[in-house]
Amino acid sequence: MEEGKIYLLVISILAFVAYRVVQGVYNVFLHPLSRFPGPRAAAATSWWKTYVEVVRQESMVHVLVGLHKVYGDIVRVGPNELHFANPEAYHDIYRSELRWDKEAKLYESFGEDRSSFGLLRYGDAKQRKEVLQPLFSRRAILGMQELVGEKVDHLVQVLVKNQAVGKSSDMLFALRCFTVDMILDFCFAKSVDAMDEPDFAAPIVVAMDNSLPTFHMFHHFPWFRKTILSLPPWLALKASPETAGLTQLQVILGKQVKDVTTSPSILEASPHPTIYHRLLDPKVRNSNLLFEDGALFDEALTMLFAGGVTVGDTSMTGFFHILDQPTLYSALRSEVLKAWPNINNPPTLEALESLPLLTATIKESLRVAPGACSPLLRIVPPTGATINGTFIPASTIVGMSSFFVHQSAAIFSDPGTFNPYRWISPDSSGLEKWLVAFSKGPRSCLGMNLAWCELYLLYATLLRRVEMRLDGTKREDLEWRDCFTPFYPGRHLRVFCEGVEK
Ligand code: HEM
Repeated sequence: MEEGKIYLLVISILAFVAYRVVQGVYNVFLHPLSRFPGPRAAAATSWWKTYVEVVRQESMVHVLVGLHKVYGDIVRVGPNELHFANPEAYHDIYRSELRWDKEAKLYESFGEDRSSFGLLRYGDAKQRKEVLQPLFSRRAILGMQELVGEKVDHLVQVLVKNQAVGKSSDMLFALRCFTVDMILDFCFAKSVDAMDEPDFAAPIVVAMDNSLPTFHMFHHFPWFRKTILSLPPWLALKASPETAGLTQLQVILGKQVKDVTTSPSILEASPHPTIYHRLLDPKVRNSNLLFEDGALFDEALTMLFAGGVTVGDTSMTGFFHILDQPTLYSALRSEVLKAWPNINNPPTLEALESLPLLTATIKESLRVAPGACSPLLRIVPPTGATINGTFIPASTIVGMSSFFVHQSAAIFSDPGTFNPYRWISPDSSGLEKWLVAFSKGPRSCLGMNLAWCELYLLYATLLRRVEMRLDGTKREDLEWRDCFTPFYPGRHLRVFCEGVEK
């Protein structure tokens, strides 16, 4: 290289470094958020988060717990970002009358920009959710009980088959296989029969699990995400083996979408309405400008993660704690047996909903399971906002992880203990407000009714039709890392499942 060019290059690099230093100094001392406490490095640059999540591979929710202990209820976790710890703040951010946008960098990392979950603006998401809402209404879900029941029965058959050859079952993957089969049926009236794969290691479930830690790379390096997602699968697999999970998922799901869009007659044969009936309805498509190419795929991917991982993880957490407490397990089995005396005649969802201990146990599972554990980031509107009694300037990125509400000792005494009875004790009124697993406000969970239905039928059936015993799983095995939803790097929950005859 010529001397002049080298000189120019050095000057450019120095100018860039100087610019970054000046920007960092501005961020720390002069930025509108400079009065909020937090680590200096986080105030100076957004690379602090990248360092924590990508280089150190730490779990941000757990890091936030430590930071709030040091800095108090409001912590500055980025040049323009605040995290809150006081449970009251949750309702200040996720209130139903607020119309705040989702934060672009976080939500674009999922590669689901054109889905009900990924659309950033309230108005766009509302339009999409209105299309899908009829399928998720309480009435629609009551009509889906039979389908959910069939899937749960199938799960029981496989669990018992494993036991017949002396094997325990991997319940994390078993329950995710159940929800994946359920969601794909609900979307496409078609199943990949994940539950029938040996050891529940269905390619789609393994791919989803492998793709969870990839989330941080996609979040912090958008150019990397764009490159990988634009490559043909064979090249993406070669170029980035660590994101192979997501590439495989794209292929599997892409095939499902292609099958149903090229042969919509698949849907005609469906015994129940599906998400694709709604999305492919010409009336809906013609009146809805948001249906660009790719929206169908994005929506399917959303349903798979939003509906598959969450229900699976919640029930896995719940069953670990139930089996870890023999007295609770036996009380639950007695309650379900009373409501379900004839094994061949299962009760309806409505009947199960009236069982106090079962209901309390599902609530406690939703509280204790990490769920969508990351702070759900929102942008403060131009008027600014008051959160936790403090004025927050316009355009600030704000968020709060549900973990801080669910683990608050001021609300839930002894929060680290799985105790369903807290939901039915005389002083439990008022606790409901603090169950925020499905979030609150206009961007709260679309699939909540379906999730409750799946959880009721799953819990009741496993309690009634199976006798379960832990295969050596310890509490430490359930340690998780915040990858928006939890990633479980340890040994999965394993359970022996003996079939009950009558
Ligand atoms: C225990 C199970 C579930 C939990 C804990 C859960 C939790 C959540 C949470 C916290 C959000 C808000 C995310 C955000 O603000 O970015 C959300 C949104 C969403 N959930 Fe769920 N969910 C569950 C089950 C389901 C199911 C079964 C489906 C559908 C198949 C579903 C579909 C959605 C969709 C489409 C959104 C996006 C809504 C929006 O952005 O406006 N979820 N869920």
